[in-house]
Amino acid sequence: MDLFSPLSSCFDQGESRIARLDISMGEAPAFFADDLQKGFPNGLDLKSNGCETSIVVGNRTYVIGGTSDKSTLSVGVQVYDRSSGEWINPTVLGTKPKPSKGHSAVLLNEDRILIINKGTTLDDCAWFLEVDTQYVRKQRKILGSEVVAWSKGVRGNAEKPIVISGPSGVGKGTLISMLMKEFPSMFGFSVSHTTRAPRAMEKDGVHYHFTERSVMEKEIKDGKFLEFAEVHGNLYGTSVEAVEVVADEGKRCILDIDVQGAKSVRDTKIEAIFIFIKPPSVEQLEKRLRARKTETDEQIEKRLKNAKGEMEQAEAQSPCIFDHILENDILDKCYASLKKLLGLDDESVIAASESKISAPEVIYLPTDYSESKIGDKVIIRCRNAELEKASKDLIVVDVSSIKGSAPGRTRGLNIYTMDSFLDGVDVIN
Ligand SMILES: Nc1nc2c(ncn2[C@@H]2O[C@H](COP(=O)(O)OP(=O)(O)O)[C@@H](O)[C@H]2O)c(=O)[nH]1
Ligand SMILES: Nc1ncnc2c1ncn2[C@@H]1O[C@H](COP(=O)(O)OP(=O)(O)O)[C@@H](O)[C@H]1O
Repeated sequence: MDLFSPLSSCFDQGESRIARLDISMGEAPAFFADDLQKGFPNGLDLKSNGCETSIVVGNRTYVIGGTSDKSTLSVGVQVYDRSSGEWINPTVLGTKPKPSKGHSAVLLNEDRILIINKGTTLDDCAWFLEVDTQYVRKQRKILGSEVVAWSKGVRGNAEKPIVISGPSGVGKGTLISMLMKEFPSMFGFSVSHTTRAPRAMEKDGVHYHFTERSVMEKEIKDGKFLEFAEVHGNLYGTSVEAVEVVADEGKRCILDIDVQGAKSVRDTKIEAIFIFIKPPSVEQLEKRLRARKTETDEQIEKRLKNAKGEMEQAEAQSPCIFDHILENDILDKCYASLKKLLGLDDESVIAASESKISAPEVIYLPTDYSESKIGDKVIIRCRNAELEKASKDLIVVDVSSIKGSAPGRTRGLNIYTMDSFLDGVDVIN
């Protein structure tokens, strides 16, 4: 079921009351038409009738949570451009939030809107609709259309993703397997898409999503990929979903991608650790590739030829793609170095376990509340019925330390409860 689809019935009621607008680029949610012309007077630029929420960003109004398109009941993010007087149906990237009992919206920094979903757990209540972040601007250029992107807010400081690159046969897969075996609850592998044929032991959906070129090219066009590249004659790419699946499991994402892909990810300004694995020599690389027995002689030649270029690019100072270059000579030594730079050597693990912070408390966001934005904090004040149940009547969503953006999750969200009486908080509504 789509986001907010239960709310579309509210829309139908509105439709009978007010004449619908017919607009060339997209159809306006009918009961908003008059309001949009008048503007939104409250301090949050916020107006919600319980069915949809609209919010003004510059000369645009974003209407979130419903659609006038009854045939699809698809999620509504519609944009009203005040300067042209036109409605736009933007391309919506990223995974949308699940349907909830309503929502409200708060504008942050002109580039993203915080959407708070009512009645959900605090772990699922905060989503960001990005309207002008760097990623959105880039996708707008690539897709040649209006773009918005969803990114779920993740509480606490999940660790940065790890990008691992290196020539074919250098040992990337081996090192990643060792890491995931030793720390199964810590790391998750971003399963790439590829047009190459599966090897004997490879499983679809585990090692790769094996796909047809035409299908993948269409999905790339639709903006479903964080990055993609032609490598050794096949198409490879990381879907936005592949990265989000890992973040949703609360794990640190590992990407095994080529140097072009690493450069693309670097260009998106996603915060990640970029590691290049290099062989002790080209002769050793060839030996490993031949011993693996997964490629034909011709494919091995191609991979060795490409290895030279990859190593040159990785070691070039400008642009400097990688934060670390590790030589995989003796496997165990290289693995120990990898763990050390990820803070996973014995000393760091003991230190981390000693200073372990307790897990965040499980709280539900009420359905009846009012919210205010004070600096980097959104204060949610529970209304009467909820107050009787809750010992603490305020929920604070602190966005001061958020990191990252779409594609993928926005980390560093701090959500906690407070008692307004004990803490003497004066909440402005
Ligand atoms: N850009 C990009 N490269 C990828 C992706 N997945 C795998 N690769 C790279 O594609 C290359 C070939 O991978 P593969 O066919 O599995 O062969 P292998 O490296 O010899 O094991 C490697 O350099 C991988 O790092 C991806 O999603 N994006
Ligand atoms: N340090 C090493 N010394 C010798 N062989 C290695 C080493 N690291 C990996 N290998 C072997 O080399 C082959 C290629 O490794 P693999 O992990 O598949 O490389 P990649 O994923 O980079 O293509 C495998 O057969 C693996 O067992």
